Amino acid sequence: MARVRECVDNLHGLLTAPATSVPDQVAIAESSIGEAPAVVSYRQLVEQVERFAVALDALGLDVGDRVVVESRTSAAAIALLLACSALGLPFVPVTAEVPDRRVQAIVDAVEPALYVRDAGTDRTGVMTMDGTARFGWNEWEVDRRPAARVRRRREVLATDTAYIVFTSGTSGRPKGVVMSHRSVVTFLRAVLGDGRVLSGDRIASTSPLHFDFALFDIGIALGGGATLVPVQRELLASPRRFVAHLKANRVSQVNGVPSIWRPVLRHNPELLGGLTDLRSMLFAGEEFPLPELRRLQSVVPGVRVVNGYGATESMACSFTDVPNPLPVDADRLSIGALHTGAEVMLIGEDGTVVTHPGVVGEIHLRSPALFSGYWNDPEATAAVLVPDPVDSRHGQVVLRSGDLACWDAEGGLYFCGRADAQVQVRGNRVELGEVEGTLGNLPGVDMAVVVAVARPSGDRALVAYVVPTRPWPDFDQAKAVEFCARELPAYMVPRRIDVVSELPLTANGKVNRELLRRRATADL
Ligand SMILES: Nc1ncnc2c1ncn2[C@@H]1O[C@H](COS(=O)(=O)NC(=O)C[C@H](N)c2ccccc2)[C@@H](O)[C@H]1O
Repeated sequence: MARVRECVDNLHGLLTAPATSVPDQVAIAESSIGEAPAVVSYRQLVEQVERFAVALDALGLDVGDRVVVESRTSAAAIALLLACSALGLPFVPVTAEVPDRRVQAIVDAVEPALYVRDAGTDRTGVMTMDGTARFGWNEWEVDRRPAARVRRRREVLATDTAYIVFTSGTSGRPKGVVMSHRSVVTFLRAVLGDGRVLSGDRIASTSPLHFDFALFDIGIALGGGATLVPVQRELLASPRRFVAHLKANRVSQVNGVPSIWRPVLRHNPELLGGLTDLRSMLFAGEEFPLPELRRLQSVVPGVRVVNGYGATESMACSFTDVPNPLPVDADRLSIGALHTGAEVMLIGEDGTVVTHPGVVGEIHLRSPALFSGYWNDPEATAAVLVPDPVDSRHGQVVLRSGDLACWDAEGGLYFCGRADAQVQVRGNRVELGEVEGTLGNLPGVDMAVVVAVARPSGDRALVAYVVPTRPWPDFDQAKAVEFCARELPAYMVPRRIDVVSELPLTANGKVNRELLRRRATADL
């Protein structure tokens, strides 16, 4: 049976194109800690992709059969993902940081034809019903062949699924975001077309492979003929090694969630001044606490800071330059610079388009890069891929983001929290972000997180956790509560305010609000 033909608009085609024009350019510079960087050129990458494609093809899988790939971000993993794309096999990335229970839920949901593990990982707690294999650079070992199947498809089309990334569904059950080749290629082409990546760039990727931020980094680096520099998680915890890694690889751009900067800003901010090749940093995933961002800008004054906003359901949608330095009186960052080819509308509770500055509405994204839907969950899909609120008759759907925002008079767009982060306290609507903003203004506070805890009475109590700029042994909780009482209506004043040296993070590096909610429930 001949191998399937890969059509245009395939992720594999986009990310290996530089091998034609700059074959000897370094595509990926990976180095295990302390060793010299092992570099892989675009030519070498394409050769490895081809070896994996031949090995995968020999297993007789059909277009659409899922392949779960468990690995850290590495040249071998990227080659395997691209080989999957060339054969129309949707990849489902997981990493060692994802607990067995969750990997099992993902495996049970997608029923992969093949589960491939990085030779370095070892996971015994997950049962898979079909093929299993191990891989590395120039390594391929099939432990159990996938069951034989009929191959029906002849071509991989743009509408076929490129990958499925599982995000933590608020309902607790993980939801599989299904992205087609057409959506992810359209998006990456748009971002690359906006000139965000230069071919000489060396882009550090700090997100785990199960998070689409990592796929974004891979996409813009390889799609842009630049060099990807994966940064493993254990490096992020050690400021000296993190900065040394960036310096040794002459990194020009660092991509990551805000929390990647916390340890170095806390312990060794002066080290960042030595990064003479650093030109820009892009953060995404959640708001960057402004006191921290100001400190970051002060230690790397000439570096461009970009606020990347968006959801896995469209990979992302806006990349807004942060004013450098941030004006003293600025208390929010715009997310309003949409990439070319996308547009947002704010929709009010009455379903009409909100355009008036300062009026909050829910972000609805109009874009050709929207996801196909949640894996095997038409109900959850219908809730977010909704008819165009302006005119549903032409059948276009838009992405209902679940994010609240407002415009300013100059076209700036400002995040105003998650729609589901609004809580009722004693019958009053409270926007948790507003309480966090007020606490963030308390001198000496670096960042604040406020959670709502259900009380036996049925009401809710607000509990705040603040991270001080420096250790604050004599923190006076009563004074902090008084500060809030002067700024906020009584029902918005937290019942408790605890100082913590750091906040718990999710596997994607975002603040783990769910865990804080559980801790607050126990504390109250
Ligand atoms: N810059 C922000 N300010 C404020 N809230 C934010 C922001 N970026 C996300 N978010 C929040 O995170 C949600 C999306 O979460 S997510 O689906 O896990 N995706 C991400 O976090 C990363 C996203 N796919 C991405 C990948 C690569 C580049 C840019 C963006 C958004 O709906 C927002 O609520």
